Amino acid sequence: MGRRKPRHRAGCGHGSREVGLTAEAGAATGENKPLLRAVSGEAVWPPPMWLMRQAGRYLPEYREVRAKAGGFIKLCTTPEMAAEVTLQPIRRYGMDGAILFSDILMVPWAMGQGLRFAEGEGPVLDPIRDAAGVAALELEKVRERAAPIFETVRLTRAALNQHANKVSLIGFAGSPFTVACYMVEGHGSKDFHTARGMAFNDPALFGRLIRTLVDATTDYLLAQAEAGAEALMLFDSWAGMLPPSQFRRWVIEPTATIVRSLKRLHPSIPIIGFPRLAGPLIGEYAQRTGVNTVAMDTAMDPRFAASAVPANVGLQGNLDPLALIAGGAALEAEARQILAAMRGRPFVFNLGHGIEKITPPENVAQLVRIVRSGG
Ligand SMILES: Cc1c2[nH]c(c1CCC(=O)O)Cc1[nH]c(c(CCC(=O)O)c1C)Cc1[nH]c(c(CCC(=O)O)c1C)Cc1[nH]c(c(C)c1CCC(=O)O)C2
Repeated sequence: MGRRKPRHRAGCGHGSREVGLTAEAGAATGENKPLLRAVSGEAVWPPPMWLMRQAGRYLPEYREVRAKAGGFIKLCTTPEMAAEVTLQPIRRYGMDGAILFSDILMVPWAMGQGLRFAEGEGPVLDPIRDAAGVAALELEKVRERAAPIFETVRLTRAALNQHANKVSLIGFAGSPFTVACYMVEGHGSKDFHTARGMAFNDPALFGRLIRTLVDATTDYLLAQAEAGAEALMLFDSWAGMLPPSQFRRWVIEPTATIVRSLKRLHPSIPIIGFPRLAGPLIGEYAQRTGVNTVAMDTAMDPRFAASAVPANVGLQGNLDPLALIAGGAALEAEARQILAAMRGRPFVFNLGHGIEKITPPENVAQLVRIVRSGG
């Protein structure tokens, strides 16, 4: 892997450490895994694929495990169950990537912030609004509290290694800005007024929260890499709400810091960044953060992304989850347009946002057939 990546000189040549290769991983160097090759900057065709939220409520087998777990956090922190649901879409569809089953809000949870997932309401956190709230975050507890999540990574990687050894395990975290939005607001929101207000009213305090998250996220992702994650993804779902000056300060800079630290210790691990709704700033994000692949949201024109993002940086995305719900000819037309725009580039087929609960599972099978045909 390291030899294929001219962009990150530190990772070139011999001596670059391969990540997460335990003794039982054996021959699994990643050299032949289509997804790892594509996210590292190689054009692979037909493109490898996986879907954001591919383990989820649209699958009856997920709902069954979810009901047994008795709560979403319980499911995320019970390694056998979390590994099982991570593997479900691999068994059913033969995806090229398995994404760790967890949530971006497990980092604030691991730092001691109160979190619950209320049925039908989404996440609810005890909001952090002042210096005392930020100071109370227990950065040093993250590894210990998140230990079951790293165990899920270990179990999942071991299970994947027993199969054809073609499926890549993707670890992930939320990016500092998006996670801070939830930590300050205390719940989901259309505009995150309180969080974005804090960034303007008290940038010193917001900056302290962001720095805490940079440290926690780096450590949390390193632990996933050590446990066997082969690629890492940073979700910045709310990045697109920011004006350019704020986007540079709270999205690009913290992401660049995390990427730099990860690359120092694991030069060859590919990193995917998802700056949702970044629009015209996608090129600057690609160049300045150092990520290996940029994930495109549904609003991004793949042809624009192809022109704005350097050719050695991969792209991922960006089918509208609603097209997947529709299925049939509408799905086929949308998927083929994306494939046509991306041919010849390092590319991973995915959605532009998470799969919806009402998606018919057979439409996912139809999409797999379309992508495997190469368009
Ligand atoms: C903002 C955000 C969150 N979580 C995540 C994001 C970033 C991507 C995005 O913008 O969607 C990321 C996430 N959430 C989940 C994953 C697992 C891996 C995957 O399959 O992609 C990942 C990568 C599981 C989940 N995270 C959640 C579920 C649903 C929980 C359940 O089964 O009850 C799943 C499968 C819950 C969650 N978690 C979050 C919200 C707002 C919600 C409620 C919305 C909902 O219920 O769909 C926070």
